[in-house]
Amino acid sequence: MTQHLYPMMIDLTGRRCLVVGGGTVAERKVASLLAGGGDVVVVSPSLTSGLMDRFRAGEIECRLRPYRREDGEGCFLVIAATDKEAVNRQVYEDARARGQWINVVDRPDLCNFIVPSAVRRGRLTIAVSTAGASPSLAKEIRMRLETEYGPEYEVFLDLLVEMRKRIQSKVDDTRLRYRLMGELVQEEWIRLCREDPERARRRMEEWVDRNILEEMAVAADSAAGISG
Ligand SMILES: C[C@@]1(CC(=O)O)c2cc3[nH]c(cc4nc(cc5[nH]c(cc(n2)[C@H]1CCC(=O)O)[C@@](C)(CC(=O)O)[C@@H]5CCC(=O)O)C(CC(=O)O)=C4CCC(=O)O)c(CCC(=O)O)c3CC(=O)O
Ligand SMILES: NC(=O)C1=CN([C@@H]2O[C@H](COP(=O)(O)OP(=O)(O)OC[C@H]3O[C@@H](n4cnc5c(N)ncnc54)[C@H](O)[C@@H]3O)[C@@H](O)[C@H]2O)C=CC1
Repeated sequence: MTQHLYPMMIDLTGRRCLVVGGGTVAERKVASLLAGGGDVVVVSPSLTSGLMDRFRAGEIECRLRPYRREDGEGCFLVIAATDKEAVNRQVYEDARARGQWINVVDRPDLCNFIVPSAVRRGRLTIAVSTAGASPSLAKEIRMRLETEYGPEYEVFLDLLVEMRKRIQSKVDDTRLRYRLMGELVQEEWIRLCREDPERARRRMEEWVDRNILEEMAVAADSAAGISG
């Protein structure tokens, strides 16, 4: 695995994603594909109970048999997650021939993408990769980040989206818009989101409106100064 990997955030909505194998590793990959919005198809003669639950709940499509070449047709990406080297190799060859994104879970050298360890808090994703050097370290760092970045970040980001719309609709001046958006990113607000989300929304709205008014007053004063 090379060290110069390019981090991308991909929207898998409406994209067919094939996972070959139904073991614990496949189950983990399925979870992250679903979180990314993918339409997941699993091909495997056996499934973990977690995958079986997802199948019964209609979250994934399953073919309860060994892999066949045609399983990959029309897929955006393919993950080979069986415990059989020859099967994984065949899945790789087929995906390469179709020009698909391919991840072979026991062969980093056969992957054209790898899956990072990720903390997800609503719109916030913090992804960690060691370029395959130590998935255990990636996981360890992910768990440390999870304690530091709690559920309040989802609340905070949702509020920032609202405030950003509010500022964009009320302020024409780009510099003022950038300043307000930047100043909203404060530890104080994040703490308030953790303690009292509704209060955080009210106080943020007040803060934004007050700052816009103050800025307009300053602008009016200086305009009067120039003309007078
Ligand atoms: C290259 C990569 C390809 C890919 O799978 O995309 C890959 C490859 C391999 N992993 C192996 C082993 C383990 N993998 C994990 C866990 C995770 N592995 C994940 C990703 C990746 N694993 C990609 C690189 C990511 C990076 O950039 O670092 C994570 C982050 C994401 C996910 O899987 O969704 C997820 C943590 C999720 C989380 O909890 O946060 C654990 C720990 C555990 O299971 O608890 C172990 C055992 C301990 C150890 O080895 O560290 C072996 C094994 C073989 C062997 O020796 O037999 C190979 C093959 C090889 O290296 O040859
Ligand atoms: N990349 C990663 O994150 C990690 C990779 N690994 C490697 O991943 C591989 C899989 O590990 P586990 O999920 O723990 O194995 P597992 O033994 O739990 O699952 C293997 C699955 O492959 C299926 N399978 C076997 N032949 C098949 C075929 N012809 N077509 C379709 N499915 C078939 C089995 O039915 C089973 O569901 C192992 O080679 C392991 O070394 C292990 C840990 C982490």
